[in-house]
Amino acid sequence: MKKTLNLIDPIDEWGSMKVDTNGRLIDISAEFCENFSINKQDWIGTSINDIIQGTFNRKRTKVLFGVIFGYSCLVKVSKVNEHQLYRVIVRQDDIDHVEMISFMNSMDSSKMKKKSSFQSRYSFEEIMGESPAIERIKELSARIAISNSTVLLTGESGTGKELFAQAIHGLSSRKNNPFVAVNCAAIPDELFESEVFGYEAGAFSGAKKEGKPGKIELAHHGTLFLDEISELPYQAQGKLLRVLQEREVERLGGTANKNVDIRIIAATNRDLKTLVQEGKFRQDLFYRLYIFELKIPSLRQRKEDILPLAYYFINYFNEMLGRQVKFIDVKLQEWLLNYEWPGNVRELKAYIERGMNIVEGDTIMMEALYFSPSESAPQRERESAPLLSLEEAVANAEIDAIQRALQEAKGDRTVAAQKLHIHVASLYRKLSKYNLK
Ligand SMILES: Nc1ncnc2c1ncn2[C@@H]1O[C@H](COP(=O)(O)OP(=O)(O)OP(=O)(O)O)[C@@H](O)[C@H]1O
Repeated sequence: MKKTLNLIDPIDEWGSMKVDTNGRLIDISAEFCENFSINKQDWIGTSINDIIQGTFNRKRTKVLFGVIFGYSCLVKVSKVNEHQLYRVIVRQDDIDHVEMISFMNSMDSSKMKKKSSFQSRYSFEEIMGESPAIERIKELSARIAISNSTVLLTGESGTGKELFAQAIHGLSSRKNNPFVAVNCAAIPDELFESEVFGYEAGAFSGAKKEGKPGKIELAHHGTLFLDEISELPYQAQGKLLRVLQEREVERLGGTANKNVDIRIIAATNRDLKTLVQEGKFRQDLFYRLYIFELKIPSLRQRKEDILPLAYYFINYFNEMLGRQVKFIDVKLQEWLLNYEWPGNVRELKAYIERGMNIVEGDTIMMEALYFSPSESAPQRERESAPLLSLEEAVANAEIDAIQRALQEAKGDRTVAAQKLHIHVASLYRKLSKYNLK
């Protein structure tokens, strides 16, 4: 049976290895020995390079994809004092290859934001693109980075707003403190306050005995990135305003306020001004956020970045998948340049990833980007199916469409929402309504 990947907190269930400064194994956990059927004593002193085989560049990453004793694994590397700990977080017999690659990709970039607290991973050098439009935004962002002001990043979904948020944090004086990202669309309304503001012991039934700090407290001395701020529940908007004004936070069920030193970077792909006019977003909060607006241009507004970005992702997946693609076929280049890219850079990356999984040779062609008919959702047998109530029929149609969009988007919910022409928050609601993964 496939395991559900919990991107928020991957579980360390395959065991770990401790490595010294020379890359030699000094300890292996009992779970690791058991799961990989090895005898600890036989392997102590061995080089980690002989244990993990793969093409991934180990120096540059904290998450590796490699083969360990015949199993494809994802391994998380962290520093423990002067040693390094290699934790096997996913093993391929649990999930399929493509899912593993997507998982790896998500650990590596945007979805990493769902981890509670970590340092930023991107600098401006890693934001690809040399079009005047993107260069201008990079310059402005770098200037804003050194101040402590609130920043509002606007732009269509997939344009790189989170990348900019991380780069701004990385250039600020807070860079050695946490960058905590909250996707306001992804947290159900009823959990929002406890997740973001934290709670005290016994605040509600099911609460942890010792209480829990919220994301705001976790971002103390660092940056709090509020992605999809337009989806912030109305009640939470008032509480957030108080945090911004007073720089203090009150946990749910708490009586005392705690001082917090945070910088807020918010992002949205919706027009907040319109939401204010419609009474869906508080005007006072809007003005608190609307201090520096950075508008990230869509990909179709900077077509000169399309091919450099495509090659950048080809190199990325060459390294990850052990491919040696060097060229983009002329027909495909034309198509890439003429496509509208509603999902922007994220969509381009997903297309290239798709192609790189099936490409043969050194040139990626048009065909590699198409879905084969066998992959589309199976057709319902109309005649033999019993007549359903309209409500059931609509639900079935929605489920089919969502599953298909998720399949085409390879599990990326934002891209799937774009394909369905709905907001990602509605997609999350429907996923929860139909109990879909
Ligand atoms: N200029 C860029 N250079 C390299 N990678 C990029 C660039 N822009 C975006 N990406 C990649 O595209 C994907 C989407 O970027 P990101 O999550 O920052 O977009 P976003 O605008 O925050 O999207 P959303 O509004 O849906 O949250 C990520 O995988 C990111 O690494």
